[in-house]
Amino acid sequence: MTAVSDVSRQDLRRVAREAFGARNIVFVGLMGAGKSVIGKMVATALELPFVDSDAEIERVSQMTIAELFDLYGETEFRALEARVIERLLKSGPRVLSTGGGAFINEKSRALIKDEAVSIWLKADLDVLWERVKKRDTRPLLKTAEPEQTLKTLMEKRYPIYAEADITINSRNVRKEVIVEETIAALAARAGEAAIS
Ligand SMILES: Nc1ncnc2c1ncn2[C@@H]1O[C@H](COP(=O)(O)OP(=O)(O)O)[C@@H](O)[C@H]1O
Ligand SMILES: O=C(O)C1=C[C@@H](OP(=O)(O)O)[C@@H](O)[C@H](O)C1
Ligand SMILES: [Mg+2]
Repeated sequence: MTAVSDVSRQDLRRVAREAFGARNIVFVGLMGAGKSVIGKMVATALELPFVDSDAEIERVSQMTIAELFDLYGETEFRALEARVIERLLKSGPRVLSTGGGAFINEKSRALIKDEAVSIWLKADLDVLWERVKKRDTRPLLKTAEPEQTLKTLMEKRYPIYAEADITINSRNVRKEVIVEETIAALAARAGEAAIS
């Protein structure tokens, strides 16, 4: 037997896919918010292609993000990141998870606004810190006080991430819950667009 909630979940997916499947869906937000993981799960649920810009940068450069920062510095990394994001947006549609700094770049932000519906995965500092402290792959956090660094980035960047079309509260609940909330928010936005 099919439960009612399964039917409505399928309906929400259909509405979201029909409204946004022909447009890029872009995840933005700070390190640890869940962009890479949740973006991939949303793409799978909506049966849309997925790419993570950091993974694409690593693929084309044949280097890790940490190696790129070490060898060329942040400025060069940002230039490469902006080029990769432009190419991915223009060759979409797809679900694109960006690295945390991508939406801060003015040109990439303008492109994302033009070419995509953007979703900010917003999380509190303690949630982010618990997640990112487990891995040492993020060069910006190789500082004497990484939690403070994350807090400083949060203060600088949150007003900018707030320009995204949709905000989802990323917290310590099952990832599937965040995925369903994201799809429901996309479907709701599709409904708003249909009315206005
Ligand atoms: N809702 C969640 N519950 C538990 N862990 C999560 C959740 N969302 C993300 N994570 C974990 O947090 C870590 C960072 O996620 P990731 O997708 O790499 O974030 P980002 O790409 O935004 O930096 C990963 O280990 C991921 O599995
Ligand atoms: O916030 C940032 O400036 C960065 C975030 C990272 O991606 P995630 O947000 O996926 O960790 C990665 O692009 C790089 O280390 C820089
Ligand atoms: Mg990521």
